[in-house]
Amino acid sequence: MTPNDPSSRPPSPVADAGELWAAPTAAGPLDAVVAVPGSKSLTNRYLVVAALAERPSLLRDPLVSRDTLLMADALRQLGADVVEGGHAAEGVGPEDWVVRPGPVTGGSRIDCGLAGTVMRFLPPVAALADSPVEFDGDTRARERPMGAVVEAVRQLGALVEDGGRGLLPFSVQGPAGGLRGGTVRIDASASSQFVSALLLVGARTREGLEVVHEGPPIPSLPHIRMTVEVLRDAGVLVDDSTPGRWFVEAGEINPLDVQVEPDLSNAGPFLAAAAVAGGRVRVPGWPQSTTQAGDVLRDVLDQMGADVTLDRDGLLVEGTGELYGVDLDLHEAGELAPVVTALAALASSPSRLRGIAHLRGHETDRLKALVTEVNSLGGRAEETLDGLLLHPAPLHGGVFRTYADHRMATAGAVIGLRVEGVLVEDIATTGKTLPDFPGMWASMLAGVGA
Ligand SMILES: O=C(O)C1=C[C@@H](OP(=O)(O)O)[C@@H](O)[C@H](O)C1
Ligand SMILES: C=C(OP(=O)(O)O)C(=O)O
Repeated sequence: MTPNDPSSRPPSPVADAGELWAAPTAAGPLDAVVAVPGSKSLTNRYLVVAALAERPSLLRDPLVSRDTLLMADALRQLGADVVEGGHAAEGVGPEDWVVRPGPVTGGSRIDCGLAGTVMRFLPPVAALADSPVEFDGDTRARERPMGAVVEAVRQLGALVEDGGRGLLPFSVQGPAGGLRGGTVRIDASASSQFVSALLLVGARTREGLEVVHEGPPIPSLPHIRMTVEVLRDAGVLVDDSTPGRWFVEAGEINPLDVQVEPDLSNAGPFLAAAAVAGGRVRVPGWPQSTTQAGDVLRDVLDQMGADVTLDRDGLLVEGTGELYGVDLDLHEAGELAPVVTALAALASSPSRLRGIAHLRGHETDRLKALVTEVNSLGGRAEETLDGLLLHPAPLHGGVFRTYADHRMATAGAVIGLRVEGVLVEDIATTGKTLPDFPGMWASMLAGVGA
């Protein structure tokens, strides 16, 4: 049992009132435009690729949140220079980041926080350095699956000291003379990030890198497609024509000049709000085509009863407050499970979410946490082998615990729109991927947009 293990929930839902955020109920139908900050997954991929590129890159409107600031700090430790905003050079806006690559250096300690992208993407980068790099993170980070990354980095010739646990904390010492490359075989069934991590460094090996997945199906495949697309944007040649096998050619990485798309998964709670409260919420800048898994929200919200329109002005969701249950396989978009669960808990018919066993290794054991918290408000949720079942039930107020999980916190806020007296614990945990969730939520409810 650990501090953020849902099974450690005390029997009585009493917490320090100072830690609780009274989730506002919606007084009526919404009418808001919500500008959602940049994608976490794109920002952190662009940062890594830019740090390994030949010349400086420009990231326009990156996400500025705990996960991306940790990534920027870590890359600085590894020898790159990341200049956040306020850069006077021509064509660089105050919100933009400039990344100047440098030789990858070691001798540092990387704080991964609870960011999967930092803890998985950077050990292969550290293996390019000439001296050891130590990795550690939050308490829960020490429980998140890391074995495939550790094994892969060893297959690349690096020395990893992990006390035989295959978990954080550990140190990585790359082989003298850099990475040769070759073939790495891993089981990526616990996280797509294991594959992305290796692809990101492939071009910097001498012979190119073949990654072969051996094991049960990989979750979150759109995130691997995103990695491949970002690499191609930087001129890297990637062969992904065979399922479960990727080959990245060795070669120079071109600098990037990219506009970061809004984070579509982070848009989820705001769009869900229109479905719960009725009215309309628009998210400007929704891409017409994207590799972000969050794009699936359009279909999910439509199935749950909302009207969804994608046009040049962005994505518009219009709801009536009537919500229908769904039977969904979220294997490719597990990030959405918390917000979909919140909607399903408020729906008039049962829901089944499948294909998301890997969520047990996310920020917390999300399946256990969602069942525990929905049921603590009177809901009827149960865990299955690979997902959740939710049955309609009248909900009541109470403490909604979040276990250091940003998406638990936003799920609690969605339920609170309709259920009086929901107190969300540690709302600040949303800062992992959203800089000001409470402010954005209040603006949305005021109808003026964020
Ligand atoms: O590569 C990425 O940016 C991500 C991949 C996915 O991880 P898993 O494959 O571990 O689900 C996703 O859930 C996570 O939020 C972000
Ligand atoms: C699983 C998630 O994050 P991470 O990048 O830390 O894996 C998430 O944001 O839902």
